[in-house]
Amino acid sequence: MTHLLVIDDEPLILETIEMAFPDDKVTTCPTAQEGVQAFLDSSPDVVLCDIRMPDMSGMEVFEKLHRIDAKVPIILMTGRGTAQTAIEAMQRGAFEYILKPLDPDTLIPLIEDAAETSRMTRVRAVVPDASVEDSLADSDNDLLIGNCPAMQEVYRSIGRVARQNVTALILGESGTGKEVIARAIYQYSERSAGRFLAINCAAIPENLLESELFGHEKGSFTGADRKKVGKFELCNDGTLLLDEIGDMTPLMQTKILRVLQDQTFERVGGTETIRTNARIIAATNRNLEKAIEDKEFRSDLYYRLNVYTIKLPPLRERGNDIALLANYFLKRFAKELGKEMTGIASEAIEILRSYAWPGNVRELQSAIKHSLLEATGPVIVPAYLPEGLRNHSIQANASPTANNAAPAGIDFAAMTRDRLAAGSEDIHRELVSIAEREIFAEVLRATDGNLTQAAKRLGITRTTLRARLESLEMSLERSAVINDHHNDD
Ligand SMILES: Nc1ncnc2c1ncn2[C@@H]1O[C@H](COP(=O)(O)OP(=O)(O)OP(=O)(O)O)[C@@H](O)[C@H]1O
Repeated sequence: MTHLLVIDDEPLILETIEMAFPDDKVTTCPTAQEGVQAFLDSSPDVVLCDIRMPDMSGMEVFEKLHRIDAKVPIILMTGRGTAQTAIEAMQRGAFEYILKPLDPDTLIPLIEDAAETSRMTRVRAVVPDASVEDSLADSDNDLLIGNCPAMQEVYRSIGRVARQNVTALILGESGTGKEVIARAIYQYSERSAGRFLAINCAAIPENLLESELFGHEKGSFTGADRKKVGKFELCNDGTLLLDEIGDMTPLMQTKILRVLQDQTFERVGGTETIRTNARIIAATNRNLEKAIEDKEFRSDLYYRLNVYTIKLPPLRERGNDIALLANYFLKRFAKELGKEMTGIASEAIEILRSYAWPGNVRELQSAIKHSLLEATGPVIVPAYLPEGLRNHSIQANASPTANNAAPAGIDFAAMTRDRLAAGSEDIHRELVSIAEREIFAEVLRATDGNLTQAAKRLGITRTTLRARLESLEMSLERSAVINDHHNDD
């Protein structure tokens, strides 16, 4: 639930907004004075403020609120005549402006975007230093759970990179926690009092993305009925997360490269060169080296982004962290839903541990939520887990028969259904890579990690095997590497 503070002297506007957000908390104030007081008293997530108020100018209200807490996104409501003031306010840190009369189709996504930005900026992503129970009890933070060596390395990397003002690249499959790690980098950095904005580069068509990032001048294209300040300009001195950067078009890649090289850009349709010193954090679930080979990603952009890279391991490679995360989500959701839960049965944990988690931590999170809603008792037992997970377990435990070759440890049909239900649009890559991982791991185990032998048994060349292992980011066991080197000698 978002807490929205609306400051406007027009009762109709206050009512309209209250009605547009029935599921959220909306505080309304008819004067600027009351608005400032409510801001101090109730720390809202997002503020909507009229630019023309009888007791104080909108710009004054904005500056007061911004001085009190610069992290709360402030959206100014303006008529056409006062749009220029709103643009100036944006250059000083306002989140956006919206023209009156308010159009719900513009207002609702804008508030959702602002609420998400508010959450990302204000909710800290922290590694708990006390027990999870203690940390959960007294904080609104997002805890980073996981002790496996790969995650410990991730925490060390956050510590190392946060305070250096360099670009960071976060790699990891979908749902491994890239956004939450980006937030941690921002929050531990010297820019933590400044802005943090995020944009999903895959979710928006190229021309809109260009406007979102660089802004545009009024009249620069059909529909550009007003000037827009882009995220690079808004994030001057702040931090900008470019999510799914691997899916950017060649034109956008070229434009981003220029910003990284000389910190300048022009608004779409503009001639003025604008400087930005936004710190860029980029994230992607794509294998960028492979994308470069396939001529889909610029190598010069990759080298610019790759100054400091953090690799997030897939959940299936985090061992006991799966149980830690499952228990953490159980406690968190139980607290949220006011449900008394004591734990997860060891049989259910076994199922969670043997599943391949193509949707990673996000999928685990929804599996636990599902189980909690299904549960009629205080302990999560296998019957409460989602069907896909249970099927997988049945398959894994079924005994092989003579005619029926040993069933795979993973039930691909169930997993495909799960991914369909989860709305994934990357099912082929997700599932084929899981199959490949299993196959390679088994064959490498059987051949003591000897790449030449493994390639022979797989019926592929050693070069292909090596390339596939690299592209799957499968770490070769130490013995495998040693064997491999022996072979190369
Ligand atoms: N180590 C962790 N501890 C606790 N929660 C986590 C952890 N990693 C991820 N999460 C949670 O899992 C969910 C998915 O994480 P996030 O959105 O950061 O993944 P992502 O890699 O950015 O996903 P995508 O590639 O789909 O954008 C979030 O709710 C996040 O808070």
